[in-house]
Amino acid sequence: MRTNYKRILLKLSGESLMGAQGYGIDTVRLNEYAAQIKDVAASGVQVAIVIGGGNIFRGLSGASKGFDRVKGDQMGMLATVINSLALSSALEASGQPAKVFTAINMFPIGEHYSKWRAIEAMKEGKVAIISGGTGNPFFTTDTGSALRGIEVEADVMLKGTRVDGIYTADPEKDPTATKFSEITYDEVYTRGLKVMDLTATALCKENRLPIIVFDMDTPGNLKKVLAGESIGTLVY
Ligand SMILES: Nc1ncnc2c1ncn2[C@@H]1O[C@H](COP(=O)(O)OP(=O)(O)OP(=O)(O)O)[C@@H](O)[C@H]1O
Ligand SMILES: O=c1ccn([C@@H]2O[C@H](COP(=O)(O)O)[C@@H](O)[C@H]2O)c(=O)[nH]1
Repeated sequence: MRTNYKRILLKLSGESLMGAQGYGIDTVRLNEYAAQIKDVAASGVQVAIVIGGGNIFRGLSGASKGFDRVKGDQMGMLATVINSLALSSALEASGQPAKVFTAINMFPIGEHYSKWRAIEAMKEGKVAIISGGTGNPFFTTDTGSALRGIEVEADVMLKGTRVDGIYTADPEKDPTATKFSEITYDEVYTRGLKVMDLTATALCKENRLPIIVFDMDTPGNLKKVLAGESIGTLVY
């Protein structure tokens, strides 16, 4: 595969991991993601991954049910660690080495995250799965992805999700919404588009990290994005 990207930060949706089950981790979806990731890693692209936790717990929805928000967010961050362990297990089982890093020290579940150790792992041919979001409450894994993508000096942040790009409105709610093939960071903000949180978009803008939003649930799409096919939406 020919690609202009040497190192990528792939953000995976926790919610997509539950597949058709409605909760938790669907092993069919998990193994399908692992196969796509192994395929691009085998072509020499260095891969760092951040996974969401929406298939297990979100602090905001916990708070709406009476949980303390900070404890709820900590539960959400732990959910991302669970998803990361599951993905590393699927990757290793497929023959692709992977290493889990945690934003908060919880050795031996993972290695305490450091930029240099994550880069070292990728240079050794391992997929670096960076879990626990930013390690702080009141953030999301989109912001965690932007942060880690900038830290590990990725060429691009790929938001692999269940929609095939950014639309004029949420395509899951508005069937008349139309898709952008590209859009500026500022336009995402001024149009109030909710595909990812504004802190993440602002961080990417300030640090000139391009974002591509694409449908990760269709097998082969990760490879297509890396090959330069415009199947998603580029934010620049
Ligand atoms: N303008 C928009 N264009 C595209 N998608 C949008 C838009 N507004 C809202 N969305 C929604 O954003 C969602 C992004 O999904 P995704 O599951 O990646 O979010 P997430 O909150 O990061 O997930 P998780 O927390 O589970 O990782 C899509 O499911 C889509 O319905
Ligand atoms: O930096 C972070 C990242 C995440 N959280 C909490 O985890 C859940 C799950 O993450 P998603 O991005 O929603 O998938 C999130 O709702 C927060 O509660 C966090 O506190 N800090």
